[in-house]
Amino acid sequence: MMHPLNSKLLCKQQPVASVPRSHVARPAGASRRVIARTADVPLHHPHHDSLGSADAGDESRCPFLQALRTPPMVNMPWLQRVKYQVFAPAQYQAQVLKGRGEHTIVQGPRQPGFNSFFMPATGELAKAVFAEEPGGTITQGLAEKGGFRAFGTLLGEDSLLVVKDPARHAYLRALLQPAFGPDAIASYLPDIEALVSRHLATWQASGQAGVKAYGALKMLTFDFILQIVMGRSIPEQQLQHLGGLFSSLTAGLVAWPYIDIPFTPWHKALAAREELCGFFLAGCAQARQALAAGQAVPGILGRLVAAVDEQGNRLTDQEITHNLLLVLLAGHDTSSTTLTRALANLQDHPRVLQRLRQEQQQVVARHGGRISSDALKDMRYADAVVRETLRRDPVVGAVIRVATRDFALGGYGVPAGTNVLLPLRTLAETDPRWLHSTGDLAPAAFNPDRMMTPEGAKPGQLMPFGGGARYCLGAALAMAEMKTFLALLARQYAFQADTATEWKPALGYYPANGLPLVLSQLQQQQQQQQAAAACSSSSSRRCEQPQRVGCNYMRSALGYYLANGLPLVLSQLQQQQQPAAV
Ligand code: HEM
Repeated sequence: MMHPLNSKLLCKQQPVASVPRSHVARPAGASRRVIARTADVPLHHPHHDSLGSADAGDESRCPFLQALRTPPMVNMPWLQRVKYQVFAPAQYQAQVLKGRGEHTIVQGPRQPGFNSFFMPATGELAKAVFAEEPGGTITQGLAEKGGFRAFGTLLGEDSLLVVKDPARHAYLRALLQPAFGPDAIASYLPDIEALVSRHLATWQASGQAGVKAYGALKMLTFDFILQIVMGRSIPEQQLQHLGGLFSSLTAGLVAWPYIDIPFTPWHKALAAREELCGFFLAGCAQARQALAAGQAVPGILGRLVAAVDEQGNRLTDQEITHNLLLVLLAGHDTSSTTLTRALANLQDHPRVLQRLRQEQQQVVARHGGRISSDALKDMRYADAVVRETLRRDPVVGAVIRVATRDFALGGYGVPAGTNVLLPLRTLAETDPRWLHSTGDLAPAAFNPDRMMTPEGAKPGQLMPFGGGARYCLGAALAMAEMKTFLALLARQYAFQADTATEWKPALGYYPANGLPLVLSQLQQQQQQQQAAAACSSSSSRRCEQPQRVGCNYMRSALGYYLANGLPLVLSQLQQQQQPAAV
C-alpha cells in the first residue's frame, strides 16, 4: 500500500528548491525493519521522478524502496550530533569503523529538530552519491532550519552554498567557474607571490617575539582572498575594518536565537552583511564602468562582471555579491587552518622540511625565482605535503546532501528527503590503502611520501574538497595559495614553532596556544650551522662559552632531544682573551 502522502506527490513534479520539510523527514524508529537486498534493482526509481516522503521500513514504503534494505542505525548522543554533525568527532567515526565491512552505509537516529541521515562509509559509495548530483537526484543538504538557515540569510539566496535547485546551481556555477580556472589563477600569481612575501617579511620583522601562526595565517588568507577578489591590495586600515565586519558575519552563523534585537550577535551580523554587500556592490559598479570604458578589470570581481555564457547571460550584481560573501567565507579559514597544521607538521618532521627545501632549490634552478604556473606544477613534494596535511587533518569534516527522490545506493534504499552525510574526515581516515598499515604508513603518521607513489597519487577516499557538481570552486586557487606559501617559506626562512599544544575542534582543528612561531632568514641560520659544523670538527681546541641558537625540545622515546641539533658557534679562547687591538 502506498503512503497517502506519496500517492499525492508521486505524480506531481516538485521543484527541488521548494522541498517541503514535512515531506523530508522520516519517522525515527520506522527504519529498523530490514528488507532483503536485491542486487539487480535499478539505480533510479522506475516509476516516478518526483519527490515523495517514502519512509523506509514503513508498511507504506513504495514498491521500489521495498525491494531494498535499509541501513543499520548507529547510536549517537544527540548533543554531540548537534554540535559536531559536520565535524565528525572521534566517537562518531568509531561508529562508522565498527559498521565498516559488514555495513557500507549506516544511518543516524532522528533527533528532535533534525532529520535522520544516511552515511556511506566507503569512498566508492560517496562517489556514487556525488555522481547523482548532475541528474538532480541529490542536492545541497544544508537544512532549512536551525543554524544552517543562517547561511541562507547571511550569504544570500543566490550563493552557491544555499541554492538547492540543481539547474540554477549549474547555471551560476558555469558563470563563476572561469574566475577560478587555470588562466585566472595564472593571472593572480604575481599578486599571490607579493602578498605572501610581504606577510612572511612582517612575521620575520617581529624578531624573537615571533607571531601566533594561527592568527597570522588567518590575516594572511583574509588579505589574500580580498586582494584576489578585488584585484588590488587593500589598505591596512580598510582591511582591519572589513576583517571586523567579516568576524561579525561569521559569528552570526552560530548566533542562535536568530532574532534581530539591537546589540545581539545576530543583529551585528546582519549589519555587517549590509556593509559588506555595500562594499562589493560599489566594486561591481566601478568594475562595470571600467569595462564599459574598455578597460581591463583585474581580480575575481572583474572576471565575474565580464562573465557571459553561451546564451549571452550575465551575472547580476546580487548574484555576484552573494557569491563573493561565500568566497570570503569558504576561502579564508579553510586555507589558514590547513597551513597552520602544515607548519606544525613541518616543525615536527624536520626531514620533510629538508626535502621541501631541496625541491625548492631544484624548482628555482629550473624555473627561476618567480612563482609561475609551471613552477607550481613542478612542486610535486610541496603538493604532497599539502595533500598529506589535508588527509590527516581535513578542514571540512563532512558535507551534506539531500535526496530529491528515492534512489538506490549500494543495494540500500534511500528515500526521498533523506539527508545523506558524506563523512570526508572519516573516509580519509579509513582509506583502505593505509587503514591497516603500520609505521610510516599508519593512518596517523604524517608522511607526504605516501602521496608520491602512483597509487597514493590517486584520490582514493581522499576528498578534502568534496565532490560532484558542488566540488570546491576554489580548490585549485587554494592549492596555488598554499603551495606558494610553503615554497616561499622553505626558500627563505627557518622557523621554530611551539607544537606542544592541544588541538581543539572548530573548522578542522586549531592549536590552543595559537602556534607561537619565530621566523628567521634561512641564510643566517645556515651560516650559523656551517660555522658550528666547521668548529666542531676541530674538537681539540679550547672553545669559548657555547652560544645557543634557538631551542626547541622535541619529545622522543629516549628523553628529549633538540630539534635544531643545538647549533654551536666556537672560536679560539686565546683570540677571545687577547686585548682588542689599539
Ligand atoms: C584548504 C582549503 C579549502 C578546502 C579544504 C575547501 C573545502 C571545501 C569543501 C569540502 C566544499 C564543499 C564541497 C561539496 O559540497 O562537495 C567547498 C565548497 C566551496 N568552496 Fe572550498 N575549500 C577550500 C578553499 C576554498 C577557497 C580558497 C575558495 C575560494 C576562493 C573556496 C570556495 C568554495 C566555494 C565557492 C564552495 C561552494 C561550491 C558549490 O557549492 O558549488 N574554497 N570547499
